[in-house]
Amino acid sequence: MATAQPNLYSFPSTEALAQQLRPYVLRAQNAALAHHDSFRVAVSGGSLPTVLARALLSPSNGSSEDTPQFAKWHIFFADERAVPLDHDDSNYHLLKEELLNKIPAELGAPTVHTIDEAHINDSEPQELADLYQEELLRVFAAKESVKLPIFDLILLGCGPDGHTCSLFPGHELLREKDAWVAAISDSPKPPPKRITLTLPVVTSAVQVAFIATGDGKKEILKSIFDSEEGRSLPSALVNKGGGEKVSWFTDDAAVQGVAFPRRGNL
Ligand SMILES: O=C1O[C@H](COP(=O)(O)O)[C@@H](O)[C@H](O)[C@H]1O
Repeated sequence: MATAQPNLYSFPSTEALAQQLRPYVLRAQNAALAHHDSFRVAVSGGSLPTVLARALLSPSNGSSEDTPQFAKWHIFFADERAVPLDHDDSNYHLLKEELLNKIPAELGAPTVHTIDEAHINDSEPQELADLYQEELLRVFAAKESVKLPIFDLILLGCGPDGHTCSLFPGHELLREKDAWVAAISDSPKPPPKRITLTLPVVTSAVQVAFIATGDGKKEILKSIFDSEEGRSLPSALVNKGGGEKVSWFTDDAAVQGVAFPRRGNL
C-alpha cells in the first residue's frame, strides 16, 4: 500500500488546466512507447472527455514529444454504462463526440476497446464485465500471464459524492480484490447497470490522474483531502492506494477552501 501523498495541482481556468494536462499525458505516452511501443490508457466519462479533447487537440509545437501518436493508443473505459454505444449515456459515445471524431487523420486512429453491445440488455451486467475483462486480458496478457493489467495511465473523474469509475461510496465493490472488471446493477447515479475497473487495477496503473473542475466539486474535495470521514470515499481510496502516482488536475473553483497543499507547476 502506497504511503506517499498524491499531487494536487490547481489552475486558474479549465483552459490553463488543459494546457498542463497535455504534456502530462504526452509524457506518459512517450514513456510507454519507449517501454513497450504502445500506450494503454483508460478514460472516464462525465466531464473528462471534454477537457481531455481540449488538451490533446490543441496544436502541437511540432516536436515528436509534443505529438499524440494515436495509432499506438489502446483506449479502454475506466467505467461504462450498459447502454447502446450510440446512446447519450454511453461513455464511449461521449468520447467519440468530444475527441475521437475530431482527431486529425495525420495523427492516426487509436484502437478503442468498447463493451460488447450484444449483452447490454442482459438482466445482470456480469457477462458484460467478464467479456470486458477478457478484452483486457487479450491486450495485457498476450504473451504471459499477468496478475493485474498495468495501465500506463488512467484518467478519472470524481463525482460530487466522491465516486470514481463506477465505484460508489460504501458499495461492496470497493472491497473487490480479484476481478479486474466488476459489474454493478444498483448504481445510485443512473443508469443503474454498469461495469467498472476495480480499485486494485486503478491503483496499479503507472500513473493516475483525476480531473475535477468547478465549484460543484469543492465540498467533496475538502472531504477527500482534509477530513477523516472522507478517507473511505472511493476517490480517497485511489489516493491511498496510488500515493504519489496520483495527480489531481483541478481548477481554483474546485479546490476553494481545501487546505491540502498544492504542488507548484508540473
Ligand atoms: O457516472 C460517472 O461519473 C463520473 C464523474 O463524472 P463528472 O461529470 O462528475 O466528472 C465519471 O468519472 C464516470 O466515468 C461516469 O460514469
